[in-house]
Amino acid sequence: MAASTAKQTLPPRLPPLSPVRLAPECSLRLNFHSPLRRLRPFPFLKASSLRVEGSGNADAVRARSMGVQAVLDGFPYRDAPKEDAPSLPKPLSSGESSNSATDGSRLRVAYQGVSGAYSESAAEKAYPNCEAVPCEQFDTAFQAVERWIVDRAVLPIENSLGGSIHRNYDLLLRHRLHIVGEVKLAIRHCLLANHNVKLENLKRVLSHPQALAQCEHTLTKFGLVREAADDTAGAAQHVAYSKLKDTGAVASESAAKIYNMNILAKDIQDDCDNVTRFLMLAREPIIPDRDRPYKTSIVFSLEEGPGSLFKALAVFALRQINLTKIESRPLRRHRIQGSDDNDNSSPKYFDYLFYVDFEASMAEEKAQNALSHLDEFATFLKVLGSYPVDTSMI
Ligand SMILES: O=C(O)C(=O)C[C@]1(C(=O)O)C=C[C@@H](O)C=C1
Repeated sequence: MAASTAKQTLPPRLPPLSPVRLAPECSLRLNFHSPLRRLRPFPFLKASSLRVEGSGNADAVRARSMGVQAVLDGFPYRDAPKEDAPSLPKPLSSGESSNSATDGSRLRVAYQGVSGAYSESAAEKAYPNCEAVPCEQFDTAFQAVERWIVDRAVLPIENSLGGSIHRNYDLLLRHRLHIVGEVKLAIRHCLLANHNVKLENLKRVLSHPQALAQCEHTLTKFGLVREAADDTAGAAQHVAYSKLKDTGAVASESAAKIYNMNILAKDIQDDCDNVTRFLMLAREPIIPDRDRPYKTSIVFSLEEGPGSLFKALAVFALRQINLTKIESRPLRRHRIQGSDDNDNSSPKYFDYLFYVDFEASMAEEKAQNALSHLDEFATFLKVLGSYPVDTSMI
């Protein structure tokens, strides 16, 4: 395919979405799925035209008695489907990874990047036969699901060489989507260039920072200056469309085909075992089955003190629950003053959120007990989702 043809046929990316102002005729939806109410505290809810506030089942009932049809985790939604307006949304069953939306149409799945990005392949692996919808930013993909523009989002969360994708950890907490699955994808990078451009002509290489990090040794060996792009395929597209002669791109073999580029080197990642784990996100959680292994992702914060993290992790160890991932992120908020007004101790700037994945589902008693235990002393605790483990790469 010629680059100019590819330019015309590629789907447009969703640009960043502006905030929703709730119109009086809009439906609102309350999502009160919570096995343990304190684990998933519902935030203060405000909708300018309806003045609804909600924090639990009683508020859901009150909101409905006020004529509110639906509120999705405290977020006002435009374009909520009319047919399910009278009833509260049902959690998805664990068979939710079916390839069609509830009305039988193809599932629309948001990913960040342009056609040929690894995220597009991950979306297609997670939901075969889906319509993959490109988004400019991770944030847009979250919002597209929240606003019913698409049915799901598939976003990278960690890579076996480059580590965690911190932005998506932060967005998981800022948005109100549920993790309903994970998908692992083998990442095999190529060095792409325009036709008739040789390796010795290249001075620079463009790609996603994660991809550049995964090819650190090879790119150093080639003596190329790295430049960050939004995604790997976007880098290839830029090099192709701008007809650059001194710049290459690190991207997939499929990006080379789509943008009609030459592959100068294959498998340039620093280790042949290069795997990225993606999360599948939906508006509603799934009900876990007992037929296959599940994982649960949670996020919590703790009072500072000796052994506080040790104590938190012990709730899992005591119940023989295996942890598969732990990540800490700064808790972004105003600095925390001492609780006592007369407290002259210095203010705290470094508070953390801990993201933990463990091998059990919220349907299992041991997981419920572990989280009830953690909830006794955690200053914040939220379940992000229980979902089947992707065993495809074991
Ligand atoms: O740039 C892409 O193609 C992406 O899909 C993004 C992304 C990432 O964010 O980690 C996905 C997989 C690879 O690890 C490199 C880049």
